[in-house]
Amino acid sequence: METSAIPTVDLSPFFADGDEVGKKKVEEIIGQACAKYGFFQIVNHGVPLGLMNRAMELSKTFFAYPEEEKRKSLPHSDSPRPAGYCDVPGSVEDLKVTEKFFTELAKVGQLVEGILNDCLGLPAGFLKEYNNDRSWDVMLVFRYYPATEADTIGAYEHQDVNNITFVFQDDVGGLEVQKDGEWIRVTPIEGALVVNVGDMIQVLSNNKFKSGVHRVVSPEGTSRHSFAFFYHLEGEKWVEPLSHFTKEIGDKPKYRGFPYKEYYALRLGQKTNPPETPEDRIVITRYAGIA
Ligand SMILES: O=C(O)CCC(=O)C(=O)O
Ligand SMILES: [Fe+2]
Repeated sequence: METSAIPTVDLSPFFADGDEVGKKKVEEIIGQACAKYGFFQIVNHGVPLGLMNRAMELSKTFFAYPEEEKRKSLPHSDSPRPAGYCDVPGSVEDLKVTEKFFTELAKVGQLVEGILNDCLGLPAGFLKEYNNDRSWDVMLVFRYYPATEADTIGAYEHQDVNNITFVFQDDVGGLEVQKDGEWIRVTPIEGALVVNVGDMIQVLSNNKFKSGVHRVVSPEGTSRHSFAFFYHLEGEKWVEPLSHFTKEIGDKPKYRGFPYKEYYALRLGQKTNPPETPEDRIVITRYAGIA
């Protein structure tokens, strides 16, 4: 029977000199995972475990503060909703931990983007050059409350708007990926990062790689904590299926082109969670077909 587990890949060949065979093997597994699920997990990705654990501790400490304390970190009342906390209190040391974690995740983003580039058979460094501005990258820190009778979903089914997302989840679990109508659990693994392909890679690759459909199920009896690093494109970037997957191989583009910021703004403007009607959902298929 075919296993439906999301694959876990060891990236150490990318940190060793000359392990070309090891790299090829990794690329094969990742290529298949992106075509099938749009999801995989990575270990030995270069981010020190101590740093990850320290960042998680800081997040848990903040979320455990009394409500009135956390309310001081709410953004201004005219900020778009839903909006989380910002300018969270902490020592200079704490801030350094979070900043370092962000920088390390951006490096993993570049590494994984390079691997996807090669899995897709693009010319060396193509995606790196296309996506050469890191100013839109964002890291969010979440706490999911325990399930109640009325509410069992922490994050409703969606696909990520960006290029590639990296999730660091604690050992509680709850992240699930949809495949052929079934939900597959993404098992927490110590020190691993969950990687998911977002809508932009799906468009650029003309559906060769899938933007993974996922959700977070509320935990039972405890809270779940996670970090999500969104590796974006710069807003002005024009996005359309690359000629490597269209003209050059005689395939029709499955999407018309658009500036990234247009789709991103539409998605940010979608406040209700879940949307009131399925038609209200902004999804990438709104750009499907040729204009
Ligand atoms: O917290 C998680 O595990 C995933 C969060 C997520 O899917 C998102 O923010 O897009
Ligand atoms: Fe997501």
